[in-house]
Amino acid sequence: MIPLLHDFTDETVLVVGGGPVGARKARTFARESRTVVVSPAFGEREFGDAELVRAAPGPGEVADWVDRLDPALVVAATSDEAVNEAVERAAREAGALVNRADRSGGRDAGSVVVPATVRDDPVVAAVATGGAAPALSKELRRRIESEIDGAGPMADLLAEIRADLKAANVDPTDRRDAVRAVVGSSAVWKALQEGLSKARQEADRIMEATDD
Ligand SMILES: C[C@@]1(CC(=O)O)C2=NC(=C\c3[nH]c(c(CCC(=O)O)c3CC(=O)O)Cc3[nH]c(c(CC(=O)O)c3CCC(=O)O)/C=C3\N/C(=C\2)[C@@H](CCC(=O)O)[C@]3(C)CC(=O)O)/[C@H]1CCC(=O)O
Ligand SMILES: NC(=O)c1ccc[n+]([C@@H]2O[C@H](COP(=O)([O-])OP(=O)(O)OC[C@H]3O[C@@H](n4cnc5c(N)ncnc54)[C@H](O)[C@@H]3O)[C@@H](O)[C@H]2O)c1
Repeated sequence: MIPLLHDFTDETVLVVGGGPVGARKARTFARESRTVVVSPAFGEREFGDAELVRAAPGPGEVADWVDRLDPALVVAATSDEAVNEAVERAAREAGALVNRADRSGGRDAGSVVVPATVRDDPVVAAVATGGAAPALSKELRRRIESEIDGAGPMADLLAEIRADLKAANVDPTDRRDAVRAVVGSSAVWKALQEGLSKARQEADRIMEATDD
């Protein structure tokens, strides 16, 4: 399986099933999409900004919900296999992506897996195990959390530098060398802790040195 990234901004995600797994998926997708959770019960769980709708569609009724909400992705997270099957069928018929939370192993096109995710926007890292060991994905996600910490501001700094170098018509090879020097500099990473402008000063110093 090959990880791809998908922007759900301005899209709808439908989660069928409001147990711990449905709640976790709802929190994930509600970050950037309109997320609707359909379930007869929700317990005392945290669903982020998702909209909660109390209903228990049977296998024959799931397609109505998909047609009504027109989601880009449907998550099948009920404890009822027949309902989860119907969710997958309805999603496919509507041309939506589907995430079966009750399945591991190989998948047909359009059937996607939700990986364990670490983010420091706009940077994101994802871990998956081909469905073999989700607990391992979770453990590795915890371990790489500290590696990713601070990468977001570094991405912002590099984006600014790339744009400036492009605007100044610096040729691609020199641009690449400059960006590589900045991202590899521990002084720049350290300066980022004091803010973007301090880091930019340090980056400019490094780039002048690589110029020679
Ligand atoms: C990463 C994460 C993302 C998320 O869900 O947000 C995620 N599972 C997480 C946790 C977790 N899941 C399970 C446990 C219990 C321990 C264990 O079994 O390992 C724990 C750990 C815990 O709860 O501590 C049990 C489980 N999971 C699946 C099944 C069904 C099956 O295997 O048939 C069963 C058995 C149910 C049963 O036995 O009845 C299926 C899937 N779970 C996936 C993702 C996809 C594969 C990802 C990969 O390739 O690794 C996949 C295929 C589909 C999908 O859901 O997209 C999230 C960690 C988030 C984080 O903390 O960062
Ligand atoms: N992907 C994962 O990480 C993961 C982890 C554990 C379990 N699972 C699988 O995902 C499924 C859900 O896990 P869980 O722990 O949240 O289960 P759960 O049994 O605690 O919750 C299931 C939820 O589905 C709701 N539901 C039942 N029938 C419904 C219907 N017709 N329409 C809408 N909602 C309905 C229930 O009210 C409940 O809120 C399990 O069956 C298991 O196979 C996946």
